[in-house]
Amino acid sequence: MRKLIAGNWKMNGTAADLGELRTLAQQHPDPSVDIVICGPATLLSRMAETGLMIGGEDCHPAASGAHTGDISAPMLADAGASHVITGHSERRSDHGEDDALIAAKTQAAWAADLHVILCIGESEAQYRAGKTLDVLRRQLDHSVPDGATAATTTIAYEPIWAIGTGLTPTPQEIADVHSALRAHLTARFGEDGAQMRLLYGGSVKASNAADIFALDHVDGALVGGASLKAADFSPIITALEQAR
Ligand SMILES: O=C[C@H](O)COP(=O)(O)O
Repeated sequence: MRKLIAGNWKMNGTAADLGELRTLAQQHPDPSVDIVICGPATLLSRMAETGLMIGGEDCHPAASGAHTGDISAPMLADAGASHVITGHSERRSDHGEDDALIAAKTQAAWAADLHVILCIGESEAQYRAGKTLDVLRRQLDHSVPDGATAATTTIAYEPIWAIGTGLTPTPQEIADVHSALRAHLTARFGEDGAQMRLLYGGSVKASNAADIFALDHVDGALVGGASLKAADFSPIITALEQAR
């Protein structure tokens, strides 16, 4: 699998920001890694016009129906998306999403031929209590549906306490977690688990990207704040392209 770098614009971006994507597309016309920008539903079809791969930030588990304000996976695909994030910690906390719902959303995304970037991560309290791996294994077991393959699914490890804070785990901690995730996925999914891409997310920026991308079982990143401006995101993409 090619490495993957995904930006997550979260609840940011209007038409005035599309120039950042046009710049990014010009800066990386023939990337050696997969570049995906996950953006607000209001912008997706216009984001897709840049030629970059585009993703939704969430989807409903149903394909259509009476769910005011929600967006389905087929709608994302119709807008030009090839990817979607499920299970982001902000969805889990802001909207009370549990692992069963995330698994249902993931299956809905697969049914619409979207590649899923499924997020897991521990809270600061769980980290401090030494529960990180217990939490992550439980999230993997209950939010990743049976039948996940490397072609349909990417896992993003995002420690909640590292998101938007400027804090990150140490490189050794990231390496240990990713190694444990790889072992757990391989035990369940065999070769697909061994090949499934594992992204790190949480305060990734140009100054720490190369160190993170040098770690075993880190196949890319999910980037929030630093994905909003081409000047910030481009060097992170380049760091992934240059990683061994
Ligand atoms: O989805 C992205 C993550 O929540 C990371 O956000 P951040 O790079 O702003 O810390």
